[in-house]
Amino acid sequence: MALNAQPALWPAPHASGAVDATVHVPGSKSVTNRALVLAALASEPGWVRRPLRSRDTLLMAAALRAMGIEIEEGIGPDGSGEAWRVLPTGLRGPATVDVGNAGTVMRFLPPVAALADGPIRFDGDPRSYERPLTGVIDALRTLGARIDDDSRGALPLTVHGSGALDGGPVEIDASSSSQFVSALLLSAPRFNQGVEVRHIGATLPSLPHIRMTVDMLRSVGAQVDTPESGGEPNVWRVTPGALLGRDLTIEPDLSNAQPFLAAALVTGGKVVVPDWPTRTTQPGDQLRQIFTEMGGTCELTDYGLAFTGSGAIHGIDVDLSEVGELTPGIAAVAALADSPSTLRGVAHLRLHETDRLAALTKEINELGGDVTETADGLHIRPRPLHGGVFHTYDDHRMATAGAIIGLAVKDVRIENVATTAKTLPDFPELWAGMLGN
Ligand SMILES: O=C(O)C1=C[C@@H](OP(=O)(O)O)[C@@H](O)[C@H](O)C1
Ligand SMILES: C=C(OP(=O)(O)O)C(=O)O
Repeated sequence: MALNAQPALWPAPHASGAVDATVHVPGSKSVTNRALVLAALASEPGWVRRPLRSRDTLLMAAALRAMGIEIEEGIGPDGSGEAWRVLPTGLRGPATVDVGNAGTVMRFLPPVAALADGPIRFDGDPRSYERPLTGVIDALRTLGARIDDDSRGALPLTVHGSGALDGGPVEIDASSSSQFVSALLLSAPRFNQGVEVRHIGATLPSLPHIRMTVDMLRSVGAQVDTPESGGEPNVWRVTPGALLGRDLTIEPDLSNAQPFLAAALVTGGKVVVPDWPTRTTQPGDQLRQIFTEMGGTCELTDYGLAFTGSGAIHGIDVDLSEVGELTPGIAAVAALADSPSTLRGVAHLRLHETDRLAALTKEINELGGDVTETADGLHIRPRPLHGGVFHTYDDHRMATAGAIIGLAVKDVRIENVATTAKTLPDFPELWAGMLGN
């Protein structure tokens, strides 16, 4: 087998005892892809240090390169690890962008393409055709862009960039994805009039990810008014202006830390994640509270996060609307708990990499579980589970959820564990290392 190749059915390691490990978790997908977009839109070169190198981030880098941006991959001048130097130039077409199944690429880049000179064609995996994009497409048209999308409001599509975009006020319904809001805000400093985005939908998921966008925009010199900074509810304003080239170090991906923390919880062991930030907008930081409620304890120091399981796993009743991407891992732990769980506020997960609510229900139940879908989440009643094949539906977080269950249940085999390459290519090796294998 080639280096890093994994068998079609990966035998999820069963834990023979309590884990005790330090796991260096690679960089955040969400922060890396925002950093790349902002560096590409800046008026001077910048550095992205310790970037995540995974399918989603390499697709983002390739797309920006296709539009004329230079990204030099190498080691930082101080020898502190991998660092990418981003040299912004005039954005131009014609170009083709492969979005894969990356929400950040398919949503964040059409506004960038509207600023390019020439047509930019967007295409991706079959699932990308089904993921919602209308919020971005309709908004860009309102703001002055020309887009051909065969009237489907989805991929594939072509943005006919004219080198500039008017910008201004726009209403969108971002109830199916916070990434619509983030997408418009990220490019807005380069719109002639900036932007005023007004969300008019009933709900808005993943608010920490919007805060991450605002925080990172401000860190490169953008002026952003938000509901939290005294503005109107559900309204974000970005003033036009040049963006600075910065030297940014990417935090570890706290959502990808989830399976490792879960391992401590499930086995009654201890996992240390170095460099866990003491202040962050990453939604994964909420794991400290959620997994504590489910039976663990954590200690956050300057070195990182130490998370310890007690041996007991408790069910939880929780609204996950802010942290939807944590749902598969929480569902996996909940299936092994000593009491039922209700996970709420995550109807939009039906439109993620796969329909995550259906996939989790089916796969956990096929191992003997008792999970039912609700209108906006899952009811999970723990049952004794048995081995079997855990299908992943090309969803990285399904694969890591299956691995969590496999720690406690013998003979779980994960179909296509290689799909973890979307955000965590070394998952099988990191998992084996954590278990001392
Ligand atoms: O902006 C981002 O980086 C993300 C926002 C969220 O998307 P949704 O709001 O579509 O859930 C999250 O689930 C996704 O993994 C990453
Ligand atoms: C929903 C996710 O990804 P995407 O950025 O493709 O939306 C995720 O990583 O859980």
